[in-house]
Formats: sequence, structure tokens, C-alpha cells
Amino acid sequence: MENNDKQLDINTPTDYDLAEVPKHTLPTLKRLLGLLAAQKKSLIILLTSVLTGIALYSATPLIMGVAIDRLVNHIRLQGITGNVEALGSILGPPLLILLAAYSLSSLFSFIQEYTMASVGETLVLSIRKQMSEKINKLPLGYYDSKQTGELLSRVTNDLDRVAEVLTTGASQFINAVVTITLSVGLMLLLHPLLTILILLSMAASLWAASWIAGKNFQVASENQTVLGELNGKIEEFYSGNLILKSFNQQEEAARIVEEISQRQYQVSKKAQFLLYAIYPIIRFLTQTGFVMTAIVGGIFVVRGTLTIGTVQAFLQYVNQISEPITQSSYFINSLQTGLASAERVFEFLDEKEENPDTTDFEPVTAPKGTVEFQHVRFGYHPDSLLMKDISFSVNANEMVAIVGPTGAGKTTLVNLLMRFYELNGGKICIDGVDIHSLPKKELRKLIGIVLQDTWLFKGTIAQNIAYGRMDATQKEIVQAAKAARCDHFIRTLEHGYDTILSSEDSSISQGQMQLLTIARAILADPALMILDEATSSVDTRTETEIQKAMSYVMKGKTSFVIAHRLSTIKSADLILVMKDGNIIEKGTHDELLSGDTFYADLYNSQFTAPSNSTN
Ligand SMILES: Nc1ncnc2c1ncn2[C@@H]1O[C@H](COP(=O)(O)OP(=O)(O)OP(=O)(O)O)[C@@H](O)[C@H]1O
Repeated sequence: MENNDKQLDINTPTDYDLAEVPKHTLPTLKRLLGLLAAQKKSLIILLTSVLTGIALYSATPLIMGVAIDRLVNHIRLQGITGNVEALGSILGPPLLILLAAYSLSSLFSFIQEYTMASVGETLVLSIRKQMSEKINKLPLGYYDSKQTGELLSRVTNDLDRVAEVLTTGASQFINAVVTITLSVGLMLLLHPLLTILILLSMAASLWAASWIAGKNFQVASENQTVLGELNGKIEEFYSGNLILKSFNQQEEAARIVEEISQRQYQVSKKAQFLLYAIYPIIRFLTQTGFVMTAIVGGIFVVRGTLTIGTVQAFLQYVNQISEPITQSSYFINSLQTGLASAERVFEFLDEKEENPDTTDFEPVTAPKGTVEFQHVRFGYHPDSLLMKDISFSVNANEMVAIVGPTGAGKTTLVNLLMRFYELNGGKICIDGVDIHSLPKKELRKLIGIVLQDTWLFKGTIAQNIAYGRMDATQKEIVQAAKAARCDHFIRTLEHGYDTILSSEDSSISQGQMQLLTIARAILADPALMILDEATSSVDTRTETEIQKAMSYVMKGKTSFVIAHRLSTIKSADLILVMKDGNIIEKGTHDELLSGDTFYADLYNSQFTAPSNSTN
């Protein structure tokens, strides 16, 4: 199984290629907004609650200003009288209005937070759904060239960042923009000159924010890329832990993880600094604006061109917009982190998919199981063909053995029959039907597969056996297990068929796992079977059990056996001898042994050399 060779690639990691770091924020932002636009109803509620809530909040300094001016006028006309009742009639009405405005504004703010969280999470849910569907649509070749951890990093870390920016950041940002717009509008009405002073300090803040944001996008992209690399390596070392230990590579693995972690630490430190550096800068600029307003406002009051209430309202507005300016600057900055992640997510969603399945097809209702390879050409990379012209035919219920040295193309041949990869030429027919005219789901229903690399998912033994036929009854599951000769060992387990297994389970042996997958194939009962013989990693007794179970599963079916021990395939109806991607000989065991063949050499070598495998 060459596909797994990349699993233990213990090389010193190369520096990640900065050319891979995404650089286009605008199209990503547009695409994200396009996805958001699908939630029109929620967006309208959001916008209405933001506008109403902030309009009410922005009116509060004015109301306060009115209250103060009423008080100042009262004092000016009547002097300080100590009459508290009069104070109630002066300050009561504006303060009641103020209380109502604050309460309603808080209520709308509550609605806004709730709607924003729902909009953000709904969007993330829809992207996650698209990503999960995408995983099933990508050709196998995509996974050959990618590390699982790197992929996981996109589905988890990157998507989480997008969610974070959308749910917390966007809400604050919308708030900030509306608050600033309304407050500035009101300030302009109150005193244009003073407002211009404030606007100048705002412009300086925005300039500083966009400068830092530009830097941050690049660093955030680098950060996510290195994080993906780190996840990839950790996943690789974790899944290859056993081999790593047997080759004493722990120290080397630790060194590699340390090296990438160091790079991640450096980039992440820079990213974090840039993300938060915005706060002190913006705060300084807005506070300078506040002090300037106080000084200039004071001068106007002394000259009699402004009332104290208006200056108070003004200062309150400056205060009111200073936090939103800081927040929106921070948001613009953290948006870069979100966009860098969104771009990695979109990059994954845009990967080329498998050719779509045909919907117009003749279902194979009663499959007989004849198979024909006609001038098949195939290469994992189209410019270097592995198979140049493969042709053979198999009658129904025949057993075909595929033999040959390692890397000869045995696995590739069955991968093509399963349509895991697309051909570069020729065709493969089952019962005379070109498999490319069938949807993959239909095709794979016809074929059962038992590999050496058994795959069990987290679930009970019974569920694992029923994987190929979810509607199977317990009785059928037990029957299949009996036929696969694993019922006995299952019953010796404390929880029997209800024992929970997982893909990485080491509580049952490799041979037992393979017997379970044979039971799975027996239960599914397809017309064709592909079997990868057990290697010498299982003991002789288990191996005999596996052989017997495999013979059972092949009965009355066309079967392809990737054979490692030539002694087990003597009875095969057809033996295909492969070398360098091509079939160099074919025939029965006796036919092939009678001549001066490569097969004869292989066969004889197995009985003279200590190794008893074809590869
Ligand atoms: N996913 C892949 N991408 C690129 N090349 C591949 C891939 N899988 C296999 N190959 C190459 O194709 C050739 C045939 O590999 P294949 O796995 O079919 O051989 P095999 O006969 O099954 O070997 P083994 O007995 O060792 O499993 C090898 O040269 C291998 O390097």
C-alpha cells in the first residue's frame, strides 16, 4: 500500500513557502459577505436593532446637556436656593427620558448580540457542512499529497478563527460604525469647528489602524500556515508512533516538532503583538482629541459662544466614540486574521473535485461478476504512466490472483477497479457495463474489499461488522462473524458484540481486526470481492483462520486476491503476474510453472529463500 508511505516522512521540515501565503483580502471579504447575505431576515433584524439601539444611546448626551443647561439656567435666574423640590421639576423629565433611552438601548443591544451570534454561527455551520461535503467529493489523489493534520487545521482552527471574528468582532464593529456615524452627525450639528478637531484625531487613528492591519494580515497568514504544518507533523508522529519508537526516532521527531513550534512561537508572538498593539496607539490618539475638545470648548464657553451643557454633551460624545474607534480599529486588525483563515478555508473549498457522477445509468440489478480490463492506461501523474496497456478478462465467480514484486502495481489495479482514481485511457467493464457509466456509489455497492490495513471506526463490534449493511439484524451479524471465524474470539471478550472499538484500538490483534473486516464483507455480500492477503505479521494459526475465512467469502463470487504467499493461490482460475505496472504473464498456476517464467522464479524463490512473500 504505497499510499501510506508518506505517513512517516521524518525529514527536516523545509521552510514554509511564503509564496503560498494568501495575499488577497478583498475577494475573500466579498465572498464571506456574499455568504452572509443569504441570511437576509436575520440581517434586517440585526440592522434595525443596531440603528435603533445606537440612535437612542447617541441621544443620551443631548438629553443630559438639556438637563445641565436647565439646571444652570435655574441657578443663574434664582441663585442657589436649596429648594430640592424645584430641582425635581427641572431635572425630573429629562432624567426620566434618559432612563428610558438607556433601557431601550440596552434591550436593542441584547437583540443585536443574540442575532449576531446566530448569524455568525449559522454561517460557520454552513461552511462546515460545505467542507464536510467537500471531503467526500475530493479525489483520492488530493489526500495523497496532503497531511491529515494540515487538513484538520483548516477544518478546525481556521474555521474557529472565522467564527470568532464574525460572532464577536463583527457585532462590535457594526456597533462602532453606527455609534461613530451618529455621534459625529450630532456633533456636527452642535459645533462644526469642534467636530473637525475630533475628526482629525479620528483620521490619525484610522490611518494607524489600517497600517497595522496591513502588516497583520501577512503575519496572520504565516501563523495559520505554520500552525497547519505543526498539526500535520504532530498527527504524522502520533499515528506513526510505534514505528517511530522502533527506529529510535523519538529525539529526531521531538527536534522537528520543537523546530516548527519555535517558528510558530515567533510568528504567533508577532501576530499577537500586532493584534493588540493597536489598543495603546488608538487610545492615545483619541484621548488627545478629548483633551483638545476640553481646552477649545472651555475657551468657547468663556467667550460665551457655547453653553456648558453643549460642551458637556460634546465631551460625552468624544468619550462615546473613543471606545468604538479603538474597537473598530481592533476589529479591522483582527479581521485580517479572520480573512487569512477564511482564505485557507475557501482554498480548500475550491479544490478540484472528482468528476460528478452520471445520473443517467442502467443499474446492475443482478450482478454476475464478469470483469474486463480493456487497454487500460493509468498514471498517478498523467505525464508519467504506470500502466500502459492492461487487458484481461475474468468470468463470473472466478478467482484472480495478482502477484508481483513490491511496487509492481497490484494495489493500483484494484484501486482502478474501485474507481478510486480515473483512467487515462481504455476502460473497465463489469458485466459488460463500463464502470465509468455508473455512479461510484452504485459501483462500490457491487464490490467488497478486505485490506491488510483494517479500518475500524469508534463503535461496537456489531456496528463495525454491520458497516456495509446498516440494516442487518443481530442474527445476521452473528452469522457473518461465525462464517468469518471471529464469533469465538468476540464471545471471549467481556462485552462480546457490544465491545467498543476504535480506529486506533490495540486491544484486539491485527489478525482479529482483519477477521472482523472479513465478517463485514460477508454481511455486505457483494458480487465481487477484493482481498489483500494477510502478511506475516499475524501468527500461523490466525493466518490459517484468515485463509479459511477468505475462502468462504470468495465462494460464489468473482474475487481478486493480492497474493503474498504463492502457495495459497494455486487454485486460482487466473494469475496475473505484474511488474513495473504491467501484466507480464498470465495463466493458471500449472500453466505458468510449466515454462521459464518470472512466476516460476518467484514461486521457486519462495520455497528456497527464507522470505515467503512476493514482495
Ligand atoms: N498514491 C500514489 N501516488 C503516486 N504514486 C503512487 C501512489 N500509490 C502508488 N504509487 C506508485 O505506483 C507504483 C505501484 O504501486 P502499488 O501500491 O500499486 O504497488 P503494489 O504492487 O501494490 O506494491 P506493494 O506490494 O508493496 O503494496 C509504485 O511505484 C508506487 O510508488
